[in-house]
Amino acid sequence: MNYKIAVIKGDGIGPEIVDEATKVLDVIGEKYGHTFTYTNVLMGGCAIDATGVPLPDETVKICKESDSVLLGAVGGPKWDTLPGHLRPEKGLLGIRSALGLYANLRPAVLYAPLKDACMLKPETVKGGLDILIVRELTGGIYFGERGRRQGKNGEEAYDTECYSVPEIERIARVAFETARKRKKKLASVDKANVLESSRLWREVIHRMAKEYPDVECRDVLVDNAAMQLVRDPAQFDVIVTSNMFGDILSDEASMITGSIGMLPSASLGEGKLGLYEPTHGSAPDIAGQGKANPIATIISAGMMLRYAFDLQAEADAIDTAVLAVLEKGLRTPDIAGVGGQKTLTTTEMGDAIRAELRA
Ligand SMILES: NC(=O)c1ccc[n+]([C@@H]2O[C@H](COP(=O)([O-])OP(=O)(O)OC[C@H]3O[C@@H](n4cnc5c(N)ncnc54)[C@H](O)[C@@H]3O)[C@@H](O)[C@H]2O)c1
Ligand SMILES: CC(C)[C@H](C(=O)O)[C@@H](O)C(=O)O
Ligand SMILES: [Mg+2]
Repeated sequence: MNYKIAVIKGDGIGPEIVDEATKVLDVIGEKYGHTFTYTNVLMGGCAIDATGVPLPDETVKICKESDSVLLGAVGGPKWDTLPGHLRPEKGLLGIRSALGLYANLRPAVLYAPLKDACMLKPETVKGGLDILIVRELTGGIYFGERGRRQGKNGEEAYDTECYSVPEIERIARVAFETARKRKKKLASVDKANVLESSRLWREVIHRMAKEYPDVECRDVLVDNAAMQLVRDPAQFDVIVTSNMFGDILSDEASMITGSIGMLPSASLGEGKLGLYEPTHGSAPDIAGQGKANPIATIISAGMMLRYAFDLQAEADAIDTAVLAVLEKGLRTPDIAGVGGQKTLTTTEMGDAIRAELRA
């Protein structure tokens, strides 16, 4: 079968890590008899440089005509002083919104061989860790009313957090359904002691919990959740939360896995079309040096096979190959831990994973 994939390499380390992921997909294609056809499209800083805007219409059109979208990362210091509506990040928010991708699944899994790279004490993670953050992705403060105005103390700026009942219901449904297929444990993270939008969030979650009596659902305030994630992360299975809280908690959760370079994500909507991207950014500090860990992007491509194309054996093969490489002690610098062991470059790590797949 032929699958059409729109590829957004983006900025910084984006092109380096995406190339490793598409080469992994090609090996899967050879091995299992599929063809993956890639169409490179522009978004982010590279799109601004080439076209003047962070998300050209052509990019949205090609993404919509594709079976799936693979993204590296966008942004960098070169574009940091542009006005908000022209920043690379605006392109990312725009594509998520244009494709209706309201559910962002961010799994934080601690691979057993990486226990040493995890920042937590060994006894805290001795049973392993497998958390799924379900982040609302097209609402909240990221998309609320914003602006600047003259206040009584001169210039002021504001951003607004706003959630409607249907927006909360649809992300809650994804979370409850996902929890049902896992350990049936859901933590809904909010700030209902302060924010009205969180109080509505909580009301909707409680109402929907009645439809899922088999799922144990509890509320956790976001400040406590941030603390509990490092104190005792194993208490969590599925976490559902708003756009901004999910952004912050997923970066925090990544350190449990050893590095942000290990955390994949899938952004999904009502249809089959989704966007698959690592959780991390364009890492300008290491761009072009062969130091980036491509694993988050490679596992994101695996999530694409699983969710978009229903290719379960092929997705399992990627997960198994990544685990095998880690078991052999192969490491990019971010997961090397202390001790000065020899590390692999971005391409060498991709090569090692592809060699496992071919073995
Ligand atoms: N999805 C995205 O496109 C996305 C996500 C987050 C940040 N950003 C953008 O990326 C730019 C840089 O942001 P930042 O520095 O705050 O976050 P970042 O995630 O890019 O980097 C944070 C730190 O993690 C390291 N890191 C990130 N990915 C890595 C990888 N694969 N392998 C090894 N190390 C890795 C970086 O070297 C850096 O030290 C900003 O412009 C930001 O807006 C984009
Ligand atoms: C770059 C930025 C817009 C983005 C977000 O906040 O959603 C990133 O941090 C992420 O986690 O995907
Ligand atoms: Mg983020």
